[in-house]
Amino acid sequence: MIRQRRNALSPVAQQQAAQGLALQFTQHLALFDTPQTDKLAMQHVAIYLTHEGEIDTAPLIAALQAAGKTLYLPVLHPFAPGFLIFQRYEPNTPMRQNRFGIAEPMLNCHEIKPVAELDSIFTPLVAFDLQGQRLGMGGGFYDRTLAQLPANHRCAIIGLAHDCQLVDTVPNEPWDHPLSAILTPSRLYTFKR
Ligand SMILES: Nc1nc2c(c(=O)[nH]1)N(C=O)[C@@H](CNc1ccc(C(=O)N[C@@H](CCC(=O)O)C(=O)O)cc1)CN2
Ligand SMILES: Nc1ncnc2c1ncn2[C@@H]1O[C@H](COP(=O)(O)OP(=O)(O)OP(=O)(O)O)[C@@H](O)[C@H]1O
Repeated sequence: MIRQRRNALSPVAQQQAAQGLALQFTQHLALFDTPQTDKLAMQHVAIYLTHEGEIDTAPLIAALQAAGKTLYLPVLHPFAPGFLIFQRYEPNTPMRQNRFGIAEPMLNCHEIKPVAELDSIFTPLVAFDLQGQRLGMGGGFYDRTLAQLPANHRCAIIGLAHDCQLVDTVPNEPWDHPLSAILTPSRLYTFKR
C-alpha cells in the first residue's frame, strides 16, 4: 500500500520532494557536522541510488558532495547472499546494474569500506514510524549488514523517505535495526538510542 502511495506521486511532486530532502539535509548540516555534540557527525557516508518510487537521492548526493563528504554505495555481496558491501562512489566510478536493476559500482576490492568504518549510513525504506523503526523491501539486506556493526558503534543510521511513508507502527522483528534518524522533505526526526 505504501509502495503504491509512493508510486502515485506526480513527477513534479517527486522532484519537489527530492529538492526538499536535500534542503533539509543542508539546513541540518551543522548537526550532522559537529562531532562533539552529536552522534550524526559524518565524513564517510553510505548513500544509495533511487529505485522504483523511492525519494530521489540525486539532489542529496549533490549536497553531500558539495559538503565534501566521502561517499559509498551498496553493492550486493557476490558470495554472501543477503549482505551488502559498501564501495567508494565518485563521479567517474565504473557502474553496472545489479539483479534488481539498480546501478551499483563494479566490484573493486581496493574501494571497499568496512561497515564499521562508516560514520553514517543513509538507508532506503518502504515505511517508517515515530519509534524510528523501518520496513524495507523485505530482503533483509540492511538488517543483515548492520548486524555486523560492533555493539558500541558510533555509526548514524539515517532513513530517507517521503512524508507519505509514515505509518502508525511498523511491524517489529527481533532482527530489525532501529534508526538514529529519519530525514524527509519536511523534517529531520531524531531518536535516542
Ligand atoms: N535504492 C535501493 N537500493 C537498494 C535497496 C533498496 O531498497 N533501495 N536495498 C535494500 O535492501 C538493497 C537491494 N534490495 C532490494 C530488494 C528488493 C527489490 C525489489 O524490487 N524487489 C521486487 C521483487 C524483485 C525480485 O524478487 O526479483 C519487489 O519487491 O517488487 C529491490 C532491491 C540494496 N540496494
Ligand atoms: N541479522 C540477520 N541475520 C540473519 N537473517 C536476517 C537478519 N536480518 C534479517 N534477516 C532475514 O531477512 C529477512 C527479511 O527481513 P525484513 O523483512 O526485516 O527485511 P527489510 O528490512 O524489509 O529489507 P531491507 O533491509 O533489505 O530493506 C527476514 O526473513 C530475516 O529472516
